[in-house]
Amino acid sequence: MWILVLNSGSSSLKFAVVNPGSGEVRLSGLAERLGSEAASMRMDRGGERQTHALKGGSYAQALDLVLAELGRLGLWGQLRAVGHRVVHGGERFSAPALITPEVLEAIRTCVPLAPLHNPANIAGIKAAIRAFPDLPQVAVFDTAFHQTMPEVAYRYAVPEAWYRQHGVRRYGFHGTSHAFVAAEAAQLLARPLTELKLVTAHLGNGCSVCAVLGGRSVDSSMGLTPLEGLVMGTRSGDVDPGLHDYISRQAGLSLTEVTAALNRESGLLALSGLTNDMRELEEAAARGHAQAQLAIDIFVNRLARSIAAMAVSLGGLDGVVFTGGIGENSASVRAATLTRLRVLGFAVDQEANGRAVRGHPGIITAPDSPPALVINTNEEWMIAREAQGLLNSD
Ligand SMILES: Nc1ncnc2c1ncn2[C@@H]1O[C@H](COP(=O)(O)OP(=O)(O)O)[C@@H](O)[C@H]1O
Ligand SMILES: CC(=O)OP(=O)(O)O
Ligand SMILES: [Mg+2]
Repeated sequence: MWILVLNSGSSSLKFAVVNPGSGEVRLSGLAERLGSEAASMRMDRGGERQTHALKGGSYAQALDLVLAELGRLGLWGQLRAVGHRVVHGGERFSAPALITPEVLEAIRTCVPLAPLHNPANIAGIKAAIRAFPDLPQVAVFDTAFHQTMPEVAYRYAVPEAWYRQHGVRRYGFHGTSHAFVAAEAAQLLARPLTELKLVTAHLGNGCSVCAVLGGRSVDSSMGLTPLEGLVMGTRSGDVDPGLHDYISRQAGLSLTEVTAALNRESGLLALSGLTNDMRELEEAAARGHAQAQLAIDIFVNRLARSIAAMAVSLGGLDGVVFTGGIGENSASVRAATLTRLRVLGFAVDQEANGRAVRGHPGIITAPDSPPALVINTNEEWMIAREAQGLLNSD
């Protein structure tokens, strides 16, 4: 049995045809840098890899290529369901949902809360319904895992009516990834997940940390929207809320323009004046580009502070997990972050840290340090499992 999983990130489309039981993958791939001239798509099937240029590639173009490839491989008839990553599900969804017109409408209602993501998720759902009208379509929400957060973590100190009438509260995102890597970390540590206090750091284009207590989310750095918290590729993360009014008056920008700039023109891109891509920033910093180095330093400082804050929410810390494109690949970001976390007793094992790149997970700290781990996230497998679980429960 196979499930097609569509995972639409802010600048990428990951897809996979996954066996939910074994995690085996028949076809997978990644369209990156969507919306730019450098857009490209990589497809993997059984060890064979192809790369296609997608000049100025749109999300829709990328999806068409995936559908064509599924047809070519004769996989259409073997699919049991399509599982969709949906970033914002509001307070309504604490579990996966079978997509009905009503569920789609609820996802649409959350667009203003995740303007970079939910529109892409909806585009994927609509295209998949057109392509596979007879298959169940399942939405798996980034926010669902965080619905266990206690009120002390999810409420803002703002007028109560904003929360009651408009849902202004903290939601948290990347839940599928945080849940997956926390469970994998427990296995690697050979300890029951139910007994562990873990901070998971999902560092991709969007970045968030999560406090996972006994396998349940109790705090997250992301809030009402995926803009709060850490410095990200093009997102500012935390700023003084007084900034909006100030800069809109000073620079003559509307609030919509300010929010768009905080989402799309800030973060690593703004600080470096160069790129939102950590790999390119590291290369530039190594060549002596001072702004690139500053961007990395600020990213790391904010990340370390946020991990320490999550340790407070947990009332202790049994381990830190790094995942996502940056967490899985950047030994130098991990080392710099753990060095800043010396105050919590962390000490990096430089050799183990250097080895844990490109698909080699492991423990990267010295024996007398609390463990820090690198775990490859697998949102696609998790989404396939969740979709199957929902269909089997009917
Ligand atoms: N070898 C590497 N070294 C440093 N950063 C890397 C490396 N490989 C990927 N990254 C970074 O990972 C980020 C993308 O993460 P990813 O999880 O793939 O993104 P998305 O959130 O779009 O799914 C980019 O900043 C990219 O530069
Ligand atoms: C929620 C979020 O930030 O997602 P991504 O990392 O895919 O942009
Ligand atoms: Mg991502």
